[in-house]
Amino acid sequence: MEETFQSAYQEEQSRLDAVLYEIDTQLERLRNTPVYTGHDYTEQVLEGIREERRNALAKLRQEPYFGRLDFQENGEGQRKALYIGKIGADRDEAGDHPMVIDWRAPVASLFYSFTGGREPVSYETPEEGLIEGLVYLKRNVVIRKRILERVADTFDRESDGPAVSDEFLVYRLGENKDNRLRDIVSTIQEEQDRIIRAAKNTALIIQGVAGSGKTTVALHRLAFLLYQYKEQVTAEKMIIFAPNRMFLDYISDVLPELGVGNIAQSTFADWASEALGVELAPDAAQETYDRWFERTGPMPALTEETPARFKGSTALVPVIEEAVGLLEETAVPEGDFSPWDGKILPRRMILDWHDREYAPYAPARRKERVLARIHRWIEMELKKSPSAAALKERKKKAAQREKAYAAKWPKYEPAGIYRIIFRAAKVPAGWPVEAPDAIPASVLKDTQKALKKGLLREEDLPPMLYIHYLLNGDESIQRFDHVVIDEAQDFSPFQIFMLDRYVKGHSFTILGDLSQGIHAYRGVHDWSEMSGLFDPSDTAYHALTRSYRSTMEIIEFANGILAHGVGSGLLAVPVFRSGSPVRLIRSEPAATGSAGGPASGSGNGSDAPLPDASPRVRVIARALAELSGREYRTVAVLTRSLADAEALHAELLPRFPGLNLIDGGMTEYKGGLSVLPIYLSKGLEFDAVLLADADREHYGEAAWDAKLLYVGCTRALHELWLLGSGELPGALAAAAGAVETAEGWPEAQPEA
Ligand SMILES: Nc1ncnc2c1ncn2[C@@H]1O[C@H](COP(=O)(O)OP(=O)(O)OP(=O)(O)O)[C@@H](O)[C@H]1O
Repeated sequence: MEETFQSAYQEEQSRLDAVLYEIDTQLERLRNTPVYTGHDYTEQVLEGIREERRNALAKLRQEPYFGRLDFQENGEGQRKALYIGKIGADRDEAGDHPMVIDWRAPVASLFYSFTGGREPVSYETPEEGLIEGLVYLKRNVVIRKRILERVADTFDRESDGPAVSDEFLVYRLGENKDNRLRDIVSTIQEEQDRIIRAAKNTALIIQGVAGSGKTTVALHRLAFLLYQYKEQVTAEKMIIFAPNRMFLDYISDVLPELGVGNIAQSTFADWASEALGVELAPDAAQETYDRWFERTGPMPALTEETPARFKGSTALVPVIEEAVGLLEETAVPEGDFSPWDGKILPRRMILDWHDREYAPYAPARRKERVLARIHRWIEMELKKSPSAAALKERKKKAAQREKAYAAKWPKYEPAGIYRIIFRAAKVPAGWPVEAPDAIPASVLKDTQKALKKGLLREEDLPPMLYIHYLLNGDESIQRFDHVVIDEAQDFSPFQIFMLDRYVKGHSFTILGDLSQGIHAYRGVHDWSEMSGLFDPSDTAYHALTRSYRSTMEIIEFANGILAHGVGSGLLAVPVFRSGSPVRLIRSEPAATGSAGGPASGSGNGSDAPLPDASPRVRVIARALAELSGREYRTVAVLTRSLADAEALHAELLPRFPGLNLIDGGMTEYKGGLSVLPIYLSKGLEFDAVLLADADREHYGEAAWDAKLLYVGCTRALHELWLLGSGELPGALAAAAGAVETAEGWPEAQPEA
């Protein structure tokens, strides 16, 4: 065995030497080629290609490839060793296959889709169709900074070992993470590869358990689409929607690592406000969070008439269409137009232009055209003036009257029309006084109140955007080639309906996890709410069930929360990576209390690290000290609310000066030690998680509370500790194994 390993290592070392030599030679030659700075277009294009190549080779020479697949195509006499890397490269002297194959190339799909077995396998190429053959070897090769670090065979036809093993994947997953999401090209799994390589013009809906790689897969899919559909898509016309700016920062390294730049990344609120030219209040998101997450006591019941749910459904679509239709019907002002006394343009004429000649245009465009037409008519009529003095007089009058006439037309402003629909602004003449019946009274009242205060919420953006779209028409839109929506369970159907108007060919990747639907007051409760927006032939559903983030112990614990607290069947299947048991540490009930509570029972105060803190805080401090003393790069304390996080942060800061407080306004994720509420931890991950206040005072028995706990627990990669006092919430009690007491903890001196 040792011998085989040695020979595999030596074989890869000599191959690596040869490849590095080739890359260095090519790079040196390119660097020695003088850079063209002249004006000849062809030369400029050639220089552009050379520059791209220089950059690619410079990257390649650090880590040329990560995998090898030995494959023999049916009918070919020889098997080929195919080396797969992040970027493809050829030798100077062309061989029968590339020196390094781009991971996105059709043949590279075998590296990911091959799950063992001795049967023939196949892959699809655009030029030659299905290619069949046998896989002989699947090998992972770790090269870092030009040094061969590891060679691991996951399949060898000539050995009696097991089918493809997870050993290399487990090794990779066991590594500590820094404060950024990373690419996974060397270990993409088959179920993920199918999504990455799915055809472009389909609205893909992906339900993936926590840690199943949804975000990562979406980013790899973008890189794949840019490679596969070079002629049809450009990075500038792709966009990723994610929940907040900090999350966008957290994922911002993956695409550049994959050699992809310039893909827009935004939150829906930022994008839609810009498209509409409106501004949400800077604290609009926090206002929503305050209403739903910062309250104490149980969540209010959610119904289809919960304002954000209703406005996010497509129930408003016909209401909006009717309103815009009514506006259009009544657009042409009553009465004829008279530019000066004695001259009349009959309303009949204007109506004819509006209703017939310019009928194909959207209302706002029609209004512009009719008014421009009236202007031209005035100019024609002015030319018929009998004298220079009459011309001057008429011109002046006409200018005034034209302006006044234009002002009588409806203002095609989405925000104004939206207010009218909710009767938060004066209705135009001819409109019913009452608001449309389709709007439930509670939604009407809530929205009127907010709109009258000038408050726009995120849930108001899709309906306003639809008004904008109906007013300005298709031509006003720059369509995306592809749209990715992460954390899509928090998106509303109306958001998707709207975005569908902004994307070519329903080309969507929509990813989410219903079990993490903590924004259920606005998000979807079932994926059919989204798939129902598309023709069945335009949409496809995939499920990702394996979870790669956390250890088996953490996943099983989190599954317990789901099974008992939510009754959900969407349980995760762990990769066989074992770690420490999940710890449930209880301090005595007297220690209960919110952060900042009175210091009671402080015990041996003067020796303790935070002598004035409550036992609760001291237990948390002790746990944090212990976890941060290990080799972890990121440790998070998760709280139920932002208020709790702020108070805890203030109390812990003297002991942990580098501790970050993460609130909703952050745009950058720094890693290290953090305190944050669970609802802001969505999408992030930490080597170790300390979930504070895991008790009945902070978490109720509703499915929503269990989802919140589930989100919190599934943020942990290697270690999960839950601290609290008093009784455990039902979902945790059912999921928990042994419970420890923190007796004596507050007094114990933490390790530095
Ligand atoms: N095939 C893989 N190989 C190695 N690591 C992987 C793989 N797939 C996912 N991961 C890792 O698992 C972790 C979770 O990935 P990601 O954040 O993309 O999952 P997610 O489904 O979006 O999670 P969540 O919904 O819980 O936020 C990341 O650290 C990612 O690097």
